[in-house]
Parts: sequence; C-alpha cells; structure tokens
Amino acid sequence: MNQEWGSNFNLRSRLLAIVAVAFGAMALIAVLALVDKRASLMEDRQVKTRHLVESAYGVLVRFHSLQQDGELTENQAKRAAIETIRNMRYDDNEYFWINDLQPRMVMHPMMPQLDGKDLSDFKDPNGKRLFVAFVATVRNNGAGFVDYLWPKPGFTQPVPKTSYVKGFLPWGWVIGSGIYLDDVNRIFWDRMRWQAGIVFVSITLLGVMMLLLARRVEREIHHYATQLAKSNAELRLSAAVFEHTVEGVMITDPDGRIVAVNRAFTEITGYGEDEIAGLTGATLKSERHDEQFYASMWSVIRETGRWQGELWNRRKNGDIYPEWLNISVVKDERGRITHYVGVFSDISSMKESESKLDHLAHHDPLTGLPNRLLLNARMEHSLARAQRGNAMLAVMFLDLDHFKDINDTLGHPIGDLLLQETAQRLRDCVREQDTVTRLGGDEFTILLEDLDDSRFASTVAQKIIAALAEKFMLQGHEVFVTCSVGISIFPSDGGDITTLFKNADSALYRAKEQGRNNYQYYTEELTTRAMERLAMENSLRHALERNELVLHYQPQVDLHNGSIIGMEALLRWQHPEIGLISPNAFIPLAEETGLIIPIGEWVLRTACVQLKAWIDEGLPKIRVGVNLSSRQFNQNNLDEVVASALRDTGLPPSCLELELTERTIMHDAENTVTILNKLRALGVQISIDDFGTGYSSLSYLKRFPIDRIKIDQSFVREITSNPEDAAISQAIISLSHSLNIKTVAEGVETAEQQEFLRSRLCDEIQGFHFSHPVPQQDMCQLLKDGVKLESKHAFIQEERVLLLVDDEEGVLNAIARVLHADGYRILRATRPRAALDLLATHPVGVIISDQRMPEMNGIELLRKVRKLHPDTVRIMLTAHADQQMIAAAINEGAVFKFIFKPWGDEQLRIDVRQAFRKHDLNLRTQIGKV
Ligand SMILES: Nc1nc2c(ncn2[C@@H]2O[C@@H]3COP(=O)(O)O[C@H]4[C@@H](O)[C@H](n5cnc6c(=O)[nH]c(N)nc65)O[C@@H]4COP(=O)(O)O[C@H]3[C@H]2O)c(=O)[nH]1
Repeated sequence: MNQEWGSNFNLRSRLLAIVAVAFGAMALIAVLALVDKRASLMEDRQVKTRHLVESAYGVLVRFHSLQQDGELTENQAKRAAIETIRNMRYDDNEYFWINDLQPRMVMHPMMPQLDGKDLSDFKDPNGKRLFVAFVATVRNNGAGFVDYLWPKPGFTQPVPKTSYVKGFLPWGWVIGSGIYLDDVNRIFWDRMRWQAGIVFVSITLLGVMMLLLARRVEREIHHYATQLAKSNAELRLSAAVFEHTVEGVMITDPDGRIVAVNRAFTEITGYGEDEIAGLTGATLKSERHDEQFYASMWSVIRETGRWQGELWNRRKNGDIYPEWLNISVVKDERGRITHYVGVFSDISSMKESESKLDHLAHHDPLTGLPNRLLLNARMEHSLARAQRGNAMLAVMFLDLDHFKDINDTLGHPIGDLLLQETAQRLRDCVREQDTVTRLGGDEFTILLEDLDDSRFASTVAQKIIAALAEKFMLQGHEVFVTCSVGISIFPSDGGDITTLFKNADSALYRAKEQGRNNYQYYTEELTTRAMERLAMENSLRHALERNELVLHYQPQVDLHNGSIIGMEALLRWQHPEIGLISPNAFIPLAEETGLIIPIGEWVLRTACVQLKAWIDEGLPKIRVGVNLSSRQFNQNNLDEVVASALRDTGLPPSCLELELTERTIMHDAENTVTILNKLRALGVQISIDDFGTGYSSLSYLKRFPIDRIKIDQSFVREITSNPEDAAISQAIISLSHSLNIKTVAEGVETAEQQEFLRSRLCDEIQGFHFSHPVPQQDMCQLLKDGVKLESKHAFIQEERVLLLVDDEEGVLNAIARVLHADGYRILRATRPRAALDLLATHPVGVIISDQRMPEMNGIELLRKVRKLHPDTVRIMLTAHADQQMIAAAINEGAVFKFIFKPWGDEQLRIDVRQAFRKHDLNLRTQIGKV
C-alpha cells in the first residue's frame, strides 16, 4: 500500500518544487515590492520637497506681510527674506534658491556667482532652459516639478535632478528646491540592501520553515496515507465481513428506510437488496408482537443507542421465524443519527433444539412418552383441577410381567422395541386427555382424568391387558407378554401425588402376587402386605445359608401299570417364625431379586443327591423333575450348571428331568431350541410344565426336543364335567403322541379324573389323588413300599415286554441297546421256534422279527403269532422292500409296521413306543374297559 502511494506521488520532490516556486514567487514579489518602494520613495521625496518649498514660501509670505504692515520696506523685506532663505538647509546640504520671472537669479546659496544674472539662456547639458521651464511652470500652474540636469558636488558631470518651484507673485519671484535622483537612488539602494537582507533572511527562514513544514506535511501525509491504506483495508474487510457474515445485516437511514442489506439478510429473509431497499424494516413484521413491543424497543434504542432481543419476523415466502436482533444507532461527529444498523441471526434451529431439549427433559427418549418430571407436573395440575371440580382421577402403575427375561434372552434392542410398541399400545388404549408415562425400565404410569366412576379405570386396565396380550412381532421374533396393573383413585386412595403413587405401587404388587396378568385396586391392607413382602425378601436372602429350604417330592405314576416312575421336586421354605411357606409365596420374589439362581442350583443339586442316594440304596431307578424358572433357564451357563450337578452327584442324566413352563420356552423360541439341544445333549429329559396356559407355537413344539408335556391342572380340575377341558386335554394328548411326546396330567385329585385320563391314553399322572408332595423320608417310604396307583380297573400290564427275533446276535444286541433306555423288558431269540416258546411263557407286548431266517421266514412267524397271540403287536424288520410281500402282510393284518434295515435309532424308538400303545389299546378293547 505504501509503495503504491510512494510511486504514485513523489511527495518530496513535489514539495521541493512547491518550495522553489514559492521561493521564486517571493523573490518576484520582493522585486516588484522594491520597484514600488523606489517609486514611493521618489514620491515621498517629492512630497517632502514640496512641503519644504511651501515652508520657504511661508518665509516670503511672512516678510511680505511685514512689508505690508509697514514694518519693513520692500527692499528690507526682500533682503531679510533672501538672507533667511539662503541660510535654510535640509538633508545635510539641500537648499532653496530664488529667481524672478524674467528669469534672473535672485539668490542661489550654492552658486552666488549666479545672483543677479539673467538665466533665460541657462541650459543644462541636455540643452534644457531650466529656469525658463521654472517660470513657465509657475506661470502656468503656480507651482510644479521640473526635471533637469544639475551639477552635484563630488560628481564630474551634472546629474538628474527634479525641483519643485512655486511662484511668489507679490515680488515676482520663483522659489524652488530640488532633489537629486541620485540621492533618491542612493537612499533607495541603502534601504534596499537592508530590506533585501531582511527579505533574503525571511525567505530563507521561510524556505527552511516550508521545508520543515513540507517534511512534516510529508510525514503527516505519509501517516494519513498509511491510515488511509489501513482504513481502506479495514473498509474492504468490513465490506467482506458485511457481505459474508452469517448474520443478516440491515442498514437503514434515520427514517428507518433500508439502505443496504447483506447476502445473509437475503438468505434469511428471502428479500434481495433491490426489492427491499427504500422500504422500512416493518416489511418484515410477523404480527406476532403487539405495538407495545415495538414501542418499548424503540424507546430503549432512543435512550441507550442500542437494543437486542428476540424477535419474530416474516420471510418473503410468508414463513415466520425467530431471530436474535441487535440494533445500534450510528451518529455523526455532531451526534446526529445517520443510520440504524440491525444485525440478526436466524435462531429457528436454536429454538428447535431448545424445544427438543425441553422435550428431552420431559420425555422418555426411548418411547417418546412423558417422563416422571412431566407426569409430576401434570399430576399437580390435574389434582388441583380435580380438587376444584370435585372430580375423580386414577393413577395406574403398570409393569410388564417377566420383562427381564425378554431382555436377557432376546437382548436389549428387542427389549427396547417391546417397550416402544407397548408405549404405542398404551397410548391407543387411553383418551386424548389421559397421560401415559414411562418411569423407567418396564414401568409405565397412566393418569386417567375426569372419571365419572372409579370402575372406568378397570375398563381401561382390562383394555390394556388385552392389548398387550396380543402377539408382538419384534425383528422376526414372536413375543408374548402380559402385564400387571395397580390402580389408586383420587380422592379415596390419597389426596396427594406421593400417596396416590405409593398406593398404586402397592396395588401393582398385589396384582403381581395374584399371579400377574391382572389388575388390582389399592386397599388399605396392601401397605401392610408390601411391608411383609419387604421383610420376606430380607429373610429369603438368608434362607439358604440358614438351611431353611427343604424339598418335598410329589410322585408321578405311570397310568399303564400304576407304578411310580418319577417324582417332582417341590421347594418349601421352613421359615423359623411363619412355618412352612409355599413356593408360590416366595418363588416370584426370588425371581425378582435374582435369588432364584443360587436357590435353583441348590434345588437341582439336592434333588440329584437325593435320587442318587435312593438308587444306590436299591430303590427303583425313577426320574426326578426339577423346576427351572425362566431366569434360570436364561442364565448363560445353564448347561454347565446341570452338567456339574450330574457329575458331582453321579446321578444318571436320564434320571433328571428339567421342567420348564410353556411361557419360559416360548419367550424366545429360537433361542430355546439351542438351549434345549444343549441340555438334551447332556442326556437329561425335558418337560413342559403348565401346558395349555401359554402360547405354544406348534411349529416350535415340533422342533423342541421334549420328552414330556404336563397338562396344566386347570384343564384337569373339571375334566370330567367340562367338555371344553376334556377336549383340550384330549387334544394335548393326541398332539403329544403324534410328536412322540409323553403326557403327564397335573393336579389329579380324584379317581374319576384319573380314569378319564387313563381312558384318553394319558401316560402319567401327578396329584393329590395319589399323593400330596411329601417330605423326602415319606417319598423314600413310598418307593420302598412300592406303592402303586389303585384303580377299579386292573392295570393291564406291569412291565412292557419286547421280544426281538433275529438269527444274527449282533442285530439283536444293536436293537436292544437302542431301546434299553425306554425301560422295556427285552427278550431275545435267534430262532423262530425259540421265539414261539418265549411268547408262550411271557406276556410279550411287541415282537420285532427279522424276515430272513433259516427255519421259517419272518412273515410266517408273525402269521403264527397273530393266530396264537393276537394282542401281541408285530413288527417286521427287513432289508428288502418286497412290495408284494409287504402289501399281503399288511392286508391280512399280520404285521403292524415294517422297519427297514438299516434303521434310524430314534425312529425305531418311536415305532416301538407306538406299538406298545397299540398293544395297550388292544388289551383294553379286548377286556372292554375303554
Ligand atoms: N390343587 C392341587 N395342586 C396340586 C395337586 N398336585 C400337586 N399340586 C401342586 O401343584 C404344583 C405343581 O407344581 P408346578 O406346577 O411346577 O408349580 C410349582 C412351581 O412352578 C413352583 N416351584 C416349586 N418348587 C420350585 C423350584 O424348586 N423351583 C422353581 N423355579 N419353581 C418351583 O411353585 C409352584 C407351586 O408349587 P407347589 O405349591 O408345591 O404346588 C405344586 C403342587 O403342590 C393337586 O392335585 N391339586
């Protein structure tokens, strides 16, 4: 910038030029002044000479008046005048002379030789008749100056002189005196030398001063140039900032008319500069603020010169938006307002974030429902309203039953989806004015306002329970949940938020205690119950270490032969103060608190230890069923826990049955398949408890490796009187059998129920009819005594006898190995005749015979068996699929089933089981007991 300035403007040389010109001008002025000075000096001298001649003339006048007064004669007067004048001198040696009009010299003080002489021909070197000229001047003008040459002392030649002459007519005289031009010049030059010196010194001083001034000016100019450059840069910067700043800028004149706007202004408002220039800021008004708002804004601007605040304006497209506006007044140096500058930013997104933040602070981020904070606020408001209007309102606390299991098994993302879907269903169940809130976890609260009747709350609760019972499809998983609801009513159950919440919570606990999947209203005694529950939780924590837990066993009996074939281990809590506590009273608590994990493991180990001890004592090798809660089922290392219990106790795995409720296994059916397969791989048996109460998917049922299905006691209770229960039980039995799964009926309390189930081919029963759950020693006694189920009908067969016929012993052994686990008594024959002998001496239920044998082929043998022992069910084992032979054998009814070599082990077991079932039916039909 400076360089540019320097190159464009060679300041120093220009300043020197100015000084030089000034110098020249001053010199010229000085010369002109001198010329003028000389002229005026000459004039001065002439004036002075004129005055002196006038004075000398006065002398003549005075003496003439003396002559007239008679004091002197003319001669005396003239003489006296001549002498006086002669002696008069001025300027060193200047004098006056007198001549008369002839002209003749009257008196010349310097040249007395001329006195009395005729001067008519007196000429100066230029030939001028100077005295004639004097007389002519006097005659013509009375007085005047005459120039001529006159000798001057010290000069060889006459020099120019100018004399003033005046006529004194009374005496006919001319009096005069003159000045030499030379003297004027001398005086002039003397003066001029001084003045020239002064002028020179002045000009020099002036020059120096001008130089100094020039340098200073140069410095100043340089300074200003720098300032200017800086200002320019700043201006450019300001212009760039003005143009590129993200804040909108609007500049108006003092009347508020817009004179400039920047790009951001256009971007925010939609108005281009051309459109808005000349209009006022009011063009942007949104009508959101009243006149009072603008009035107070302008009053602040007038008082303080600035205003800032939030303002709603309108864009060109009509949208209203919030902006943060800063208005400043711009004044000139005299304090007059020149402009107003408005700088604003569009704070729509900030407002949006603010409202989002506000929403976040008051809502649950997962479900979008109001949170506790907002609920409290609404509650306060609603309570106040209800109090004023004597209205009723209800607070409902809702909990998803076993939500933890879903989270544990399906993972949190699915759990989250479930909560979101639950929130939506809850919203759909209530009215616009009601508030659904999520307090955290699976806890929801519903505030019902303006109730006419407290029963309305139960309608809503029922609606909610039904809505949540509908299937949830979450990322391909079918999930079923139930919920428990606690209700407290204002004003009957509490007059303030805390009490209403506390009481709704107590009611919720009661709903859970009632087996969940229901709703409960608050009653006074609930609080006491809640306290008891707390106390129980505390003592349950110590129950294990204090050996307060015991197992009771309930026998399970085979409906075919009436023998005890298994038992269910049922937990009891021998509380030191309360006494024996039923599992229903503390298992849910143990599940909630997580205590079920150590307790469950204790049950598992204790049951295994017990059965192993009995087997070792020589008691029948029955199985023991152990209940697994869903929390246990979903613990990651369940298979390890079971394996180590079996390993440590030495109980054969096939003697352990794990009982899982239908609800537990259907929560995450896919995962269940994996867990069950792992357990099954250990060799343990698996049963589904409470079957029929949950939501089994048949497709999964087929995929689950299940040994037994326990028909829930709710179907058994009225099985003999309620056709629906009978039908359901029958369906469960048929379904199970078709899937090769055994059935156990729970809660069999009467002989009628027992007979009914037996006639429907249910495999096993458990219930008070045969035995209540009993302490371990009683169970032991039952086994020792070999107690059997009593029936008015004889049991068909005590043991299931299977006869295997094959000439190859290897085949016989292989089949026996596969079927051994199913508890048959297996007879073997390598020849058909030996087989017929065994049939004659043993109650063989099923015979499996090879086709190719030396003495007699299989078909022939089975034909014989059919005739001799029609109830024995016959199975043919063959390597060749001879269609004709098969068709003939089936047609004549000699063979129940064909099994082809090589056989599949599992299929073989299924076929044999079915064959025995057929055998049972044959017998029952035969003896007419069905
Ligand atoms: N009305 C009637 N009831 C009969 C009859 N026969 C048996 N019961 C009862 O029915 C329940 C059968 O057990 P559950 O369905 O597995 O139901 C069990 C089971 O779910 C749970 N439970 C018991 N022990 C354990 C355990 O060790 N672990 C786990 N996780 N749960 C257990 O507690 C539940 C209740 O057990 P209990 O009170 O012992 O109740 C037992 C038993 O006493 C009958 O003829 N009529």
